[in-house]
Amino acid sequence: MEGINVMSLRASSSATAAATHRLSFQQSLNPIPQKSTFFMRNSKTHMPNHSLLKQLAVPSIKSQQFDVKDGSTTAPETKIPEEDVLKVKEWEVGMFQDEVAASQGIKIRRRPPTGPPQHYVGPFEFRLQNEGNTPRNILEEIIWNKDVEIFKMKEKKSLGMVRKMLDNAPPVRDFIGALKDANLRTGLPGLIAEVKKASPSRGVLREDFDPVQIAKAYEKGGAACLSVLTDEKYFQGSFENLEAIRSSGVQCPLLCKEFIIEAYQIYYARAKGADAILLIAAVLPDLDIKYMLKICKLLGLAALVEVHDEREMDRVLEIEGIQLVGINNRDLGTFKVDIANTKKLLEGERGERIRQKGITVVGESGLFTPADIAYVQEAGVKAVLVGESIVKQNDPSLGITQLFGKDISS
Ligand SMILES: O=C(O)c1ccccc1NCC(=O)[C@H](O)[C@H](O)COP(=O)(O)O
Repeated sequence: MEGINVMSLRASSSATAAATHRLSFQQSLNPIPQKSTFFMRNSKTHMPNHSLLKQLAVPSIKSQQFDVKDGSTTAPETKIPEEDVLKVKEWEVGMFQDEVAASQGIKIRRRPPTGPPQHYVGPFEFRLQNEGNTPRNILEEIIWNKDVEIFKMKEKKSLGMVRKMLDNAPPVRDFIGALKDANLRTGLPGLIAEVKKASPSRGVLREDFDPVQIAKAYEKGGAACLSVLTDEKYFQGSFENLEAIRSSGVQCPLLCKEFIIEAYQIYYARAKGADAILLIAAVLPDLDIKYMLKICKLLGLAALVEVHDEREMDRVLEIEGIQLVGINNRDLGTFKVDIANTKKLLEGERGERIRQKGITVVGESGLFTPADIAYVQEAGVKAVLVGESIVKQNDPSLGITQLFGKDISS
């Protein structure tokens, strides 16, 4: 068996991760047994070789600390068989990320969807659907798919290429400033109007979906900012929609509504004309949020940091530099929407800290009537993010007037 150098693999870890994906993601979704030496058991013990995995993982993790020059490391070389290197990667990515996340109460697992092997036939192991490789909820499913999607995006355009695209990106617009201005002008929460064709909870919201036409109608109706879904698989959105709206003459600052798990996506969003991005606390550990906030600052982007519950809000309030926090009223496990969630998270000491820090709070999801808007405004929000109730209207501009109970366009 030809050996592979672990140190050089560290320098191109996404390639290894992708190889792992290709081998095991498909197998995990497909209950048909696969013949593969990748899952061969230790021939003496007839057990999966976990101790070997752990031994091998140590130098691999340590190698992250060595200098990387021009894509190659200067660390001493260790030859490890190819099949073991892939196993190490699977173990390392899965265990490390999920343990850090779990310690912060994050239930979304970021590991590639492989799960433990279940069945042994002769010398082979093969994967059937099990707790480890089945997403626990829709958000987890979206994130697992996003991982694969990002790998494919990078195959087409490297980070270096995307960073070059930034030279031609349109100038950044002030997303938070636009929300504050609208709030001062109307005395109502500034509106982030969502350009969304479909969603996992509601299916297709609008068959005759023309993103630019809808964006123009939102702007005419008084939206301060727009949120553009770019996820294709679950929301039927696209980066083309974002780009088209940006170059259509619409002046509202744009939020790229994407499930961000890698810095690459932030650069990509900016290159396609985004002025703000979404960071979901249910998915991202604190260190990732801090790191991504730095990238946003570098690129001049606003970050909408989204929380669903008290624990996520408390985590976010410990992070310096957050200016915009979204409270999502949709439970992504059950899809149940309850706007009382916004009130609950803004009550008491938390609300006080948010005010002291000067954070602008956005109420998200399930807002349909002037009474809903009044309710979340009373709770303390200065902005709202609204999709379904306005995108479904024949005239989305009129939809905004109906939502607020008055014309907010001037
Ligand atoms: O809406 C969903 O089904 C959904 C599922 C999984 C992750 C996110 C999801 N929604 C994203 C949103 O947060 C909403 O699009 C946004 O808050 C607007 O909500 P609404 O006004 O209720 O359309």
